Amino acid sequence: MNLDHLRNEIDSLDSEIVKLLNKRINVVLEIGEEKKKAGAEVYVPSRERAVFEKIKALNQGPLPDEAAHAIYREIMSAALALETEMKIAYLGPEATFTHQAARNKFGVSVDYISTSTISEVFNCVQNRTADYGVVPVENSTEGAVTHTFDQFATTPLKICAEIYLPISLTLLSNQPSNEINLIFSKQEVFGQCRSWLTANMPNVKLSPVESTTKAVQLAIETPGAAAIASVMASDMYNVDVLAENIQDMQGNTTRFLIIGQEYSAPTGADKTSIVFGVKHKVGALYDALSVFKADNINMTKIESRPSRNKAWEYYFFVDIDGHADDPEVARALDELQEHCTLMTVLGSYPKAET
Ligand SMILES: C=C(O[C@@H]1C=C(C(=O)O)C=C[C@H]1O)C(=O)O
Repeated sequence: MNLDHLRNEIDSLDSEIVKLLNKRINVVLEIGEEKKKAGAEVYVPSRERAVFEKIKALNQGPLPDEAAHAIYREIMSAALALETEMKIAYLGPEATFTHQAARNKFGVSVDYISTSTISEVFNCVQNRTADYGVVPVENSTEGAVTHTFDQFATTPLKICAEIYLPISLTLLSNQPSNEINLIFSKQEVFGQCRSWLTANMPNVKLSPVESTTKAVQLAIETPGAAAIASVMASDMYNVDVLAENIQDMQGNTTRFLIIGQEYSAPTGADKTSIVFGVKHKVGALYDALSVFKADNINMTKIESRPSRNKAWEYYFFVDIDGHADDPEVARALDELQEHCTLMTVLGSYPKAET
């Protein structure tokens, strides 16, 4: 029978694939040994990026590129977990969008540590309870996550990668829509689906809680309640989806940063994040920023935060295109230093797709 023949073919392909996967893992483990001898980091975001790009170029279909990416994410995750007890701290609890971002970056095989605050993520990495940390830094609708910026003003840790995660909001409950009279979620999340709620759930009470995961837990135990959270929370807590994609702005995206002990190596498409302070005098910020124009460097972001040292003194957080080791960036940063009371390179890392 033709079906049997085709299934035999699949069996023999699978046997090749599994052999090749293990062969690949053995090479990764050898590389890991070399790195340990040299005292180098096991996880290398710049090399991972090159692997993903190579796979995309090799893939002739019909396998979609997203599927090839997801498969390779897990292949690399499994190898990393075998190489070392890789631990990733993230702003939890489980099933938050930060958890989702962390899993997109590191896969399911590594160990995760859920924390309840952003500063705890930084502490875990600093005291080496975790190898890397994942924190939210900015949402396209809501703006900066100020707690994260404030941590960067003083941390010795480095940004070694970034992730953009489309935020799709989901209404979850095990009770039918017409029985819902109370919705739990984070305050910011209500802000992101205000119009949908007004149109579809006009008489429902909104109750803000500290995380979308907490919202799901409360929705499960409260009669007549639902939660707005991620689809991942629906799987993890076994709650039904009542409505999907209820955010008012399609394209609602959050940017997350991976923090670790070291910068990433240059890839040719990098971003550098810095923090600096300037003297309180006319034109100080203008003079500082003019170094980027002079060296033809594109600035992609600026954020100011109170310094927390002195009233009305500010720190400026700036992202620029390029790597701190690129000659023109290095030159601009040297020049910038001369205009600043303080200047720290927070990290150079592969630029992620938005
Ligand atoms: C194998 C390496 O180490 C890790 C594993 C990778 C992989 O599985 O391809 C890629 C980068 C690193 O995170 C390497 O640096 O080449």
